[in-house]
Amino acid sequence: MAILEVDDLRKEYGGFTAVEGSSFEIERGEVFGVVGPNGAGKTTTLKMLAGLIEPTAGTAVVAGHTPGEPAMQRRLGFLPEESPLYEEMTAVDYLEFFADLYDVPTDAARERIHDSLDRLDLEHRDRRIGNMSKGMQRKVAIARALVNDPDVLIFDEPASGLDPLTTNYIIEFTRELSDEGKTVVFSAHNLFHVESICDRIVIMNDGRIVARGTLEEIRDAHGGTEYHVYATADGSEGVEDGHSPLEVTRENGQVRHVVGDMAAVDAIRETVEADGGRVTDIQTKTPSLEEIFLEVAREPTAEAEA
Ligand SMILES: Nc1ncnc2c1ncn2[C@@H]1O[C@H](COP(=O)(O)OP(=O)(O)OP(=O)(O)O)[C@@H](O)[C@H]1O
Repeated sequence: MAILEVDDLRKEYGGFTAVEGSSFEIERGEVFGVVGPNGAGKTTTLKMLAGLIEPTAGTAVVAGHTPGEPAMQRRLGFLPEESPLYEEMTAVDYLEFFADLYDVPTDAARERIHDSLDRLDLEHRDRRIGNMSKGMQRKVAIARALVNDPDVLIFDEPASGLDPLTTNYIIEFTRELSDEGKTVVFSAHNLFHVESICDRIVIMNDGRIVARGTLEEIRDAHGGTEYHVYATADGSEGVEDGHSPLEVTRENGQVRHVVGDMAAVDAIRETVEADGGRVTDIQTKTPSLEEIFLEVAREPTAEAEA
């Protein structure tokens, strides 16, 4: 059952439309990525889900509640893109203060806070937050999003601008939270991380969703997998109907046939062999999320146009 349902969500700032009719559902325990270039509407979408800003139109239901309702806030952990922290406090004092705001009993709060900080590998927890590095501060902000033991986590750019080691740590930790049954919605610029941990994604551009689904579904919808068949002879002549290569080029004395499915690979092999040639190599080419992203960000899909 979907734990988060978004229907035709829209946000206008004055006359400017930042998010235009977004609809999607997120299942319990999923890691759901919201991807898009600067200004696509990711933060606006996440803030509407977290109840921090009101939609102009449309609805969102998170864990059975409208965003902003106190009953939903208890089940939600939100990590803003830039989280102001109280610089004079130590990490532990700061997190205890937030746990208290959520009415978490003191002993449970202490245990949860130390558990989160252990798992995030945060050292020097008695140091003033203002004296911590950017990565340490981000870990404190993540621990803050967890003080109320929420079911749904909304993380806006959790690892943006951090060094690769800290980034990996945070991304791995995010995956672990989902393995424990928490639902995670997160936005990111680093598509490699989205690719490595998200179950499903939406790609946004100019306030609209331009692609959606699992990475495999998005690949299929945007070019899909291609096979490059290398052979000693050109097999495109006389190939069965419907199996003509998308492209034929010559490379280092070999003929490269680009085809879109395995049936076409077999058809090319047959014509090459019928001609006395042979297939020397077959390579599978799957576009990375980065390549798809660049394509859909340049050219809105039929979904967006519809
Ligand atoms: N309070 C606001 N008032 C007016 N326009 C806004 C406001 N907040 C955001 N916008 C505009 O709405 C659009 C979407 O912004 P948003 O922050 O949601 O994008 P984003 O995808 O999160 O971008 P980034 O990756 O740069 O954080 C942008 O053009 C932005 O300038």
